[in-house]
Amino acid sequence: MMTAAATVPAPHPDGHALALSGVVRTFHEGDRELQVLRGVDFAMNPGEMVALVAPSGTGKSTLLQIAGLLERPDDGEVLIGGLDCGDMDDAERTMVRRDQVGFVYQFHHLLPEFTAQENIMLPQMIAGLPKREAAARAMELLDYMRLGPRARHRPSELSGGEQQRVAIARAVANAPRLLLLDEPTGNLDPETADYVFEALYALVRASGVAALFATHNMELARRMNRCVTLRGGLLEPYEP
Ligand SMILES: Nc1ncnc2c1ncn2[C@@H]1O[C@H](COP(=O)(O)OP(=O)(O)OP(=O)(O)O)[C@@H](O)[C@H]1O
Repeated sequence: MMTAAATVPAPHPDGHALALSGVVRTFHEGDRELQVLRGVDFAMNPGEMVALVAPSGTGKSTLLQIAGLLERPDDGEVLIGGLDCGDMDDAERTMVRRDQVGFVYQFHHLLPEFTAQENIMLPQMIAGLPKREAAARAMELLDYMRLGPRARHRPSELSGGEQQRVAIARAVANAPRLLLLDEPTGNLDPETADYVFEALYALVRASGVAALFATHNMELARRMNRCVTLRGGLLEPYEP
């Protein structure tokens, strides 16, 4: 069996994993204007895990969507691994997102008809990796997440914590620079949340991926490298 360190992506030591500068996002509803982000500046180093803690409705999901290239800001810059994504067309943004960004949500969104291993293989095969290599990497990640014996189980045959660990393994399968997590433990009991967090944290440390983790769980926020909050449309340091 491989060692844990051999099973995760190589670190990306060069520059910021994510850099946002002057990011603005305004929503319009009728003649009402809601300026959710008013010029967000933020940078993350490889291997950093940052808690994003802010009240509901302050713009956490909007920020994660923009950082993950799912939405465009109205103004400002988004750089991933030093690549300026602002002038890219949609096809280029999709490629950067596929190769450089992993997402984990509160509900895992695993494909129900596929096994745990197949769910982790899929993004790799979409990125062009041969099936055999994708299968091997999926098994390595499952072993790393202590889920080797569950490889052939479908999501419905896994516990909530196991499903989230598969979702994390899937999100890092293509060795992204940036991992965006939107309340990934929000649906789990405290003990399971803790266990999933520990597995994730070990993976972040070993792989050098930068992880931005939106959560309401102060206990977990305190264990991350640093914590930020959204106030008045700006990102600020926060002491949890
Ligand atoms: N597409 C949209 N059109 C109009 N308003 C939107 C849109 N998306 C988000 N908003 C509004 O922007 C604000 C921020 O939403 P967002 O989902 O980013 O908040 P959040 O901090 O992630 O909240 P939660 O913790 O509840 O998920 C909210 O007031 C929301 O209603």
